[in-house]
Order: sequence, then structure tokens, then C-alpha cells
Amino acid sequence: MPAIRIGTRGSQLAQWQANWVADQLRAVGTDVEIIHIATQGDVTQGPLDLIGGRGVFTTEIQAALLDNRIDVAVHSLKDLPTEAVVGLRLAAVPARGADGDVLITSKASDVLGLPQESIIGTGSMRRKAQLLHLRRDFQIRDIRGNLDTRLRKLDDGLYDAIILAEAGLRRLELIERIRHVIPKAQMLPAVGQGALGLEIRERDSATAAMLAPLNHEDSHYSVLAERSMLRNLRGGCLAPVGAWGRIDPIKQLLFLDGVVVSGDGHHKVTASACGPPNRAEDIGRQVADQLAIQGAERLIAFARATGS
Ligand SMILES: NCc1[nH]cc(CCC(=O)O)c1CC(=O)O
Repeated sequence: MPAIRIGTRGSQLAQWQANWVADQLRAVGTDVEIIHIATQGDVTQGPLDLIGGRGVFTTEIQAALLDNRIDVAVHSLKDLPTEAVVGLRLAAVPARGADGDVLITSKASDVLGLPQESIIGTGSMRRKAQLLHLRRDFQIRDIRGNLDTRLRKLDDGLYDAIILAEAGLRRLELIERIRHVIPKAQMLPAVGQGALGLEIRERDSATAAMLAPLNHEDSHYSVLAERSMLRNLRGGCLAPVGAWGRIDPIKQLLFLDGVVVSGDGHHKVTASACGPPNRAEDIGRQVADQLAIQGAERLIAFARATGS
């Protein structure tokens, strides 16, 4: 049987994630080959919202799947747009890693302890808006590049603090850089944060069967709820939207919290819902509806129009 071809971006984190998937498959005797694919998000240096945002890390990899150049795309789920691509499907979501954001700084032990008017590095509207909601005095500056580059820019003194996903730092064994895990009450993560998405051609049942053992049901339901919320909000990946889905192991219920913040941090709306995990899509829609009633779509449209 020919080797399963796994497609991934070339960044260190993406390669770690592809290797992890490859190791899982090799452990059960599957022959695997890893193919690196450059995406627009890797090649272009400008701020992501100016390049167009949606799908900049995933479009070329999805094209390779559709062209039969690869069989599995390994995505960071938070970079994967929620709109379905004709001919492709999300076959599996492995057990989710750390799902929160962390503060990296030498200047304080948490967000509220940072000095007045601290310069914070982040390119994410979601992080920016939630930070400004907590601390209107912060000066938010864009930051790009892989994890090493961002940490170096912090060490070079360009910023007082930066915010990163905990999952990426853990995967690259950089946890000693974590000063503080930001509580969910202060900052909700991106939809899909900390989870991988394994995408395949819709009709490729042989690859689907090979990936099935890698699927983690609770993680899959949790991210389905988050993605349903975002899709129903029509928020786009760059809008200031946060979500946190998780399954209570005792109650066996899926809990979903959602937040939408105006780009300047002034306005914040939140909503929550819970229900049986197999109702994930409905739970996501319920939270989106509650957010919309409170004016979420106006906040998103405003953030888009002003780029703030
Ligand atoms: N936007 C880039 C990106 N995509 C996925 C991760 C981290 C890993 C994850 O959340 O799964 C990161 C880095 C970051 O936001 O700090």
C-alpha cells in the first residue's frame, strides 16, 4: 500500500504537529510521508488582517488535498476557517492540548500587575480587545513570526509582554517562558485553540478509517460547538471573538462560553449554554444567538470596518 501523505506548513510548530500525527500512525504500522507546503501566511510578512486573514495558513494545504498531492492535512484548528470546503471534511480531532492563552513577561506575575501603559505584543484582535477591556491603558503593538521570533522580540525589549497560546509553547518545550496562565474569566481562547484538525478528501474512506483511532470524542464535540458558534456569528477568524467549549467528565455535559468584544475593548458581550455533547452544533448556535441579541454582530462589523 502506498504511504499516507501528510501535508503541513513548514513552521516549527506545524512540523511538530505533523510529526506527532505521523508517529501515531506509524505506531500502528502505517507508512507515512510528510510533505511541506508553503502558505500565504508563511510567505507574507505584513499584519494578518491586511493580507486578508481568512485561511491564510490553510488554503494552499487544502488545494494540495483536493489535487491529490497529499492525503491528510494537519491544521491548527484555530487557523482553519469554519466554512466547509466542497470535497473536504474534518475527519478527526485528536485529544486537545492546553486550551488557554499565557502571559510572557518579566515585569509582572499577571495581566493586572503590569505597569501602566505597558506595550503588549499581539497580532490577534481577540487578544487585543480582551486586553484593552481589562486595561484601557495598554499599548497594543502588532507582532508576527514563529514562536522563537516572538520570544526574541520580547527579549530584545520591543515589548513589555506578549501573549501566546499555551499549547504552542508546550509543544515546543518552551514552558519555562510561561509567566502566567491567563484565566478564562479574563480572556477566552480562539475557537479551536490547542486542538489539531485532520482534514481529508470527503470520499477517502480508507484514510478516514486510518485516522479514526486518533479522534478524541470530547475534544471533537468541544471544537464543533465552538466552530458552530463562530460560523453562526459570521465572525471571521480576525474578529474579536473568543470561545471555550469543554465537556464536564462527571455530568457528561458540554459547556460553551462565548465572548465578543469591540476592537477598542469598550464593549463586551458574553453568553453561555450547555447540553449533551452530541448537540454540539445546537449549543454553538444558541450561544451565537444570545451574543447576536446583545449586539455582537454590530461589534464585529465595526471591528472590521475600522480595523481596530
Ligand atoms: N495563530 C498562530 C497559531 N496557530 C496555532 C497556535 C498555537 C497552537 C494552538 O493553539 O493550537 C498559534 C500560535 C499562537 O497563537 O500563539
